[in-house]
Amino acid sequence: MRGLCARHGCRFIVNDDVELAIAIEADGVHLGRGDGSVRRARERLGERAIIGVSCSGSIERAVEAQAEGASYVAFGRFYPSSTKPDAPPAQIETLRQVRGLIGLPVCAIGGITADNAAPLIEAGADMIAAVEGIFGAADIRAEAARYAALFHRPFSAVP
Ligand SMILES: Cc1ncc(COP(=O)(O)OP(=O)(O)O)c(N)n1
Ligand SMILES: Cc1ncsc1CCOP(=O)(O)O
Repeated sequence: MRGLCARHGCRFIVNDDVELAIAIEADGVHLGRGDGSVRRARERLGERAIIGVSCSGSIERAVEAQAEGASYVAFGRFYPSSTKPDAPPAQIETLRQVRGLIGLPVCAIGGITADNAAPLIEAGADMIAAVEGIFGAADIRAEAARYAALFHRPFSAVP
């Protein structure tokens, strides 16, 4: 996976496991609650590593993650998710609020498809994470391109 990502100019981020990320020289790690401290991960991985932190719907968690050295924060789930049906819901308004409070890139996750992602991007999501929406598609490459295109079109101004 690491080699494949490198060949395609794609970052490789390991889920949950800081030591695995170090062992395989990944670009970074993504941490949820219970996956260890962000500060400790930064100490172990160094200043260049990408450290993402799941915040569910908690702005406080995002502020804390930024203070501890996170590279990006993730909110969600925004829509019902068949991949993680028990994930607690987050509000789109939270994306708007967090923009004014922290300077880190914000990722949105949970039931997001190329057809329902636009309001999240308009509310401030810099990145979209998706499983079913991409890997459930008949043409995975084409579907991924549809998500990417959402970041390259002008959006209507949202107050
Ligand atoms: C953006 C993003 N969110 C979550 C994950 C990891 O998923 P999971 O380990 O099931 O969830 P958390 O407990 O970390 O919220 C990811 N890789 N990327
Ligand atoms: C890891 C995670 N966290 C909240 S929802 C979710 C699963 C995302 O998968 P899908 O895009 O298929 O809903």
